[in-house]
Amino acid sequence: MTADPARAAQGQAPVIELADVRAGYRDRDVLHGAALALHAGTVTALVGANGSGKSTLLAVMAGVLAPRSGTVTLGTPRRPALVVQRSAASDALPLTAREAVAMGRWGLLGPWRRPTRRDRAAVGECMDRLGVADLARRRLGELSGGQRQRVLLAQGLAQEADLLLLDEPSTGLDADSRERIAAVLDQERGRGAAVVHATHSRGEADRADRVLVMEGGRPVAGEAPVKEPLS
Ligand SMILES: Nc1ncnc2c1ncn2[C@@H]1O[C@H](COP(=O)(O)OP(=O)(O)OP(=O)(O)O)[C@@H](O)[C@H]1O
Repeated sequence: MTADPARAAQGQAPVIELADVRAGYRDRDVLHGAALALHAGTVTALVGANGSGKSTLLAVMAGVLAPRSGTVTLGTPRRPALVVQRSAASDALPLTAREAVAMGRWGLLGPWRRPTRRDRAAVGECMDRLGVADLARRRLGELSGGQRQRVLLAQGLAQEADLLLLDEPSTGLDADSRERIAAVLDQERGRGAAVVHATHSRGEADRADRVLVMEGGRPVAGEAPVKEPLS
């Protein structure tokens, strides 16, 4: 079990806990007895080789891939927000960037399902935070890969989830965008979210509170992060 001992000692219930999870695709398991506990106000970097199961673990945490055995316990009534790596499906959606971000609010809309002023303000704010406000009226399919990725991240932020799951959010982005995303992760931690991001970057892993490495189908505690600014 890779629980955070400091938080556990404070008696804080985890935002999510996995115990002995087995999951995979068709006749093949990818996760073999995966266990973890994540707490509010923390950033966890998930690292590991290509194909080691990072995206699969995120999918199980998000509830989009059912475990074959074991348990996933959410400590919050809010659905987790999952931002996947850029997909062909999202590229083909006939939406503007603003409409795509506004979709992030759907789970929070009241009984009339109509966005309020607060919903509209939140959408604008999330677009500002990812530096995509000027793309609001552009069609998603017309955007560059990096622009689209930031729009989908803004959609994830708009959900105001207690658990934010990001699959390689910075991959393929320029230095300014990567720095912007690092700042967003810090802000999300600051508002009390549990954030997990899969990454292949040592610098990004070093900025996290905790590093989990996928090994043998399980997340195991990684090297203690070095608290230094990115060079
Ligand atoms: N939809 C799917 N159907 C069948 N097999 C899949 C599917 N998605 C992933 N896999 C397989 O599951 C294994 C784990 O893949 P996963 O995408 O979780 O790895 P990852 O650590 O996220 O890799 P990367 O660093 O390349 O993104 C791989 O062997 C992959 O081929």
